[in-house]
Amino acid sequence: MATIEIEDLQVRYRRTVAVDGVSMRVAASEVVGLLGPNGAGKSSTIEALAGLRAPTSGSVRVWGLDPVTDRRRLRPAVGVQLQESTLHGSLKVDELLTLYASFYPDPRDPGELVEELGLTKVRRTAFDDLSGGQQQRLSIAIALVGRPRLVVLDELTTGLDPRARRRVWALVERLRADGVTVLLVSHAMDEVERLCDRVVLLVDGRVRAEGAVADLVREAGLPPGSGLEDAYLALVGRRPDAGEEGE
Ligand SMILES: Nc1ncnc2c1ncn2[C@@H]1O[C@H](COP(=O)(O)OP(=O)(O)OP(=O)(O)O)[C@@H](O)[C@H]1O
Repeated sequence: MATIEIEDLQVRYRRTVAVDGVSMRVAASEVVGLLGPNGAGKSSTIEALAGLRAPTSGSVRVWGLDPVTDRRRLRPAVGVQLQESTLHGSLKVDELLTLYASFYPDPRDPGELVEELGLTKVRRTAFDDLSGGQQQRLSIAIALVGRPRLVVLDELTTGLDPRARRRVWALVERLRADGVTVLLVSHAMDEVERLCDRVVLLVDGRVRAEGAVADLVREAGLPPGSGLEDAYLALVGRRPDAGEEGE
């Protein structure tokens, strides 16, 4: 059974169809990148996957379970890092991680995660007093503290400094080595090329292309050996040297 199975998913807001018939599968232990321009429907897709948003139509299954109705059963095995975190602002880094660790039967040592994410200096700082990048790293630590078998990461390293990015990449590489399934939303093509086995590219709420980087390069009509960024730009309909509206 696939870890994630999404069939003809539609997510509609009042005026917008954010996800318009997306189907995709992620097998156990795969690391898959979900890419696409701003507004393509990536966050809406992973919110449905995390059980935070009911699909307008279509179905989402994680290990065969419905993320909305089976959320309590899935929760111990799924770690989610979302773009906007709703963490309790007055709690300190240590306190928050210890609190989240207490929700799981076999959590990771919070102190170890603090170290791995380079948060040692701010471990006694309240969430609200952290920098954006530190908050981001803490939200990754929280997604991992329960030893999830599936990890969903939204804009993993956006806003992180180069050293922090490397630390987070090392963490994802360790997850891969441990056979954890990872779905990763990212705008950083170097990161996706480095970490992901496969890519799903969304444009306007639909799957525009999917496969390994070489598959996307071929589909984009580029010479073999071209990079993901060139393939991405060709597939989303922009030429690398073309300006974008408003730029
Ligand atoms: N809560 C909401 N209410 C209404 N419209 C929404 C809401 N969330 C997202 N949208 C709209 O749905 C579309 C898809 O948004 P979504 O956040 O899923 O895209 P995304 O691919 O994650 O974008 P980004 O790369 O900018 O994070 C956009 O047009 C957005 O304006």
